[in-house]
Amino acid sequence: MGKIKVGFGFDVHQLKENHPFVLGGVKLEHHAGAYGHSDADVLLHAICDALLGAANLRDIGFHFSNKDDRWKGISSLVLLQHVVALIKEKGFTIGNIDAMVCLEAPKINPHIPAMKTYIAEAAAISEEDISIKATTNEQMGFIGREEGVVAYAVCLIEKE
Ligand SMILES: Nc1ccn([C@@H]2O[C@H](COP(=O)(O)O)[C@@H](O)[C@H]2O)c(=O)n1
Ligand SMILES: C[C@@]1(CO)OP(=O)(O)OP(=O)(O)OC[C@H]1O
Repeated sequence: MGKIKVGFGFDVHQLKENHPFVLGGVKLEHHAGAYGHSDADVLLHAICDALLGAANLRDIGFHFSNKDDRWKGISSLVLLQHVVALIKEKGFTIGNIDAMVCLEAPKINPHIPAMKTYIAEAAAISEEDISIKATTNEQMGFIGREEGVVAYAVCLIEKE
């Protein structure tokens, strides 16, 4: 029997007025957006950390420092491609990814099919193996006040 590993990832970014909002590779139309060193795609960062964690390969900031200009403003789809290459070097393939976005607004349900398409392409896996879900924080805390966005992800990776 092959080896199966589970991974978990979490990320959080501030929301700032009149800032682009990229989530799951999709540019959302919204009055505010996630702020960071890269494109601040909180969903992709959580997925990257889940994959890296499953392969025992440290975390996203270890591989892509926020002090390094190479990653400034970079699309996190590119970071995901790098991460997938790293776990492949260790002989792993992705089983599935399940993710949760905690965001007060906007509603992301209409954009989930496009997010799955982008992630599937970047990770070279089937859309069937990617699940994305969303919840508001019921108007409580920093998420509820629309000051920030959070994402969690788990994944399975496997090798023969
Ligand atoms: N940013 C979000 C948040 C939620 N959704 C969808 O709405 C459903 C209801 O959310 P509650 O937090 O009020 O339970 C949720 O299950 C999601 O399907 C969304 O699309 N975008
Ligand atoms: C992705 C990186 C690198 O550009 O920057 P941010 O966009 O700020 O994202 P974060 O989730 O804080 O972690 C990793 C970073 O080093």
